[in-house]
Amino acid sequence: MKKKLLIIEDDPGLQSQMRWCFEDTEVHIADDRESALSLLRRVEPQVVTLDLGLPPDPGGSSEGFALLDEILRLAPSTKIIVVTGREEKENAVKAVGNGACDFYQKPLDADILSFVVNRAFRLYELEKENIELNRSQYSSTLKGLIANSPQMLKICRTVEKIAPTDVTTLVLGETGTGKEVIAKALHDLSIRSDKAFSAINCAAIPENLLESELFGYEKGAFTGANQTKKGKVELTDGGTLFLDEIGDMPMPLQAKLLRFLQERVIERVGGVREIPVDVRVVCATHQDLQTLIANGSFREDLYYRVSEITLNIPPLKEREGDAVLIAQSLLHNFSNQLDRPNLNFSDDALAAIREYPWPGNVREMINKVKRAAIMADGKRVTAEDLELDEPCNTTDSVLNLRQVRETAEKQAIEHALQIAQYNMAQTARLLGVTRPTLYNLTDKYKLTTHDQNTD
Ligand SMILES: Nc1ncnc2c1ncn2[C@@H]1O[C@H](COP(=O)(O)OP(=O)(O)OP(=O)(O)O)[C@@H](O)[C@H]1O
Repeated sequence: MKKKLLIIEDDPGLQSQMRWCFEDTEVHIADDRESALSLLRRVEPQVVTLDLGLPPDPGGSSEGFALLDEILRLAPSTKIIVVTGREEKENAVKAVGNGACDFYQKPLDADILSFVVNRAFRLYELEKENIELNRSQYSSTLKGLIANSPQMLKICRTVEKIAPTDVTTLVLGETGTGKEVIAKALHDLSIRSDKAFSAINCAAIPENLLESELFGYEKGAFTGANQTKKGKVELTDGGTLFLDEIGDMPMPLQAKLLRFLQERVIERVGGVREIPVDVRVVCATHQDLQTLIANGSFREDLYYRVSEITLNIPPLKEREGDAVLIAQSLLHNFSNQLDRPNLNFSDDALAAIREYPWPGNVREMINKVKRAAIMADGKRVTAEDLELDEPCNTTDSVLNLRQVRETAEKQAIEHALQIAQYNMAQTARLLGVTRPTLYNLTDKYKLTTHDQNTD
């Protein structure tokens, strides 16, 4: 680390005396607030010495204190040493109370000053190391994936091993467990990382459009096909294709996917030409493919093709210690995004996070923590802000069975909407009702059918 020191001092004599105290350090000098702030922004010094008596108040300390606040606001990790006159002990103590790391009293003694400044450089370095250490605790080695549980660390190791190969990988896990994050990590750690990564959700695209979305179409293939269009597979040539919700792929298309995986060629809809494509395929589903195979809605031969390696991502509630770790990291990010620095969970919030079953896994946690970060009064996020209450089962406070039934129904729909990210078809499937029934129910309970967090 190149040591950079900013000396804020309006006395030219002291400026040059101080400069000579720091031979192995890059020294910058400012004599008022404006020049100090411009150097702070440009040079980003780790340590600043600040004379409290600056113009336009050289005999007082108001300008020095204002500058102290401003530096800490702009660059909170900077170590500031206030320089005061012999009679200004009170100001020195006040400045440390306001966030300065140390103080130094004139007259100047080169040895003591360099000792104090070097100690501030060391402190800066230690704090930085500490932050790095905390950050590395948050991380698995995979980008975008926070994990420290043995279960997830084992998955990370497997991902690192299989990423450089081209094996077709099946990622299994409940909704919101991070299957797409894993697929992206497989891509990022492979030699394909500089090529495209495309994700396609087989459940979200109507059956009749999925084939042309995947394989493209030739001009004139169907009404409205005014020009030839490449599909996702072709556009991903050289890269990685992530097929999410593979269990929802219609049977006729499963046959085409199988052919592609076996022969590595595609045919556009309405085309006659075979086009070779080099794509690594990663599939995912939250469904039990064995059950789908048993009831005839998923091809067994395709299952074996897509599952050369299978990764089972455990639900969040089964990962030891990860819920709190992820929640803390999310809160840290949201508090920065929302410009509400230093938000922390209260003890009851941490206990609630540990206890809650997280049916919507990390996706649900993102919504809850974001909401809580917005709602929290002051710096503490409480259990109440998180709204993690489980449905209340007591009968003391309910009117009748109809009311119990309706409350449970409403909660189940709200939950399913959140898990399915407000995709109505997926929500209906989760709840085992038809789409019209779901719309009737959301009307009945006046439930919003879109994600308010993304408004
Ligand atoms: N371990 C984790 N650390 C941090 N963020 C995570 C982690 N796991 C998942 N996420 C985040 O949670 C959200 C949901 O993850 P992702 O889309 O990968 O889940 P999924 O299992 O593919 O969900 P679905 O089955 O519903 O498609 C994303 O915003 C993702 O970045």
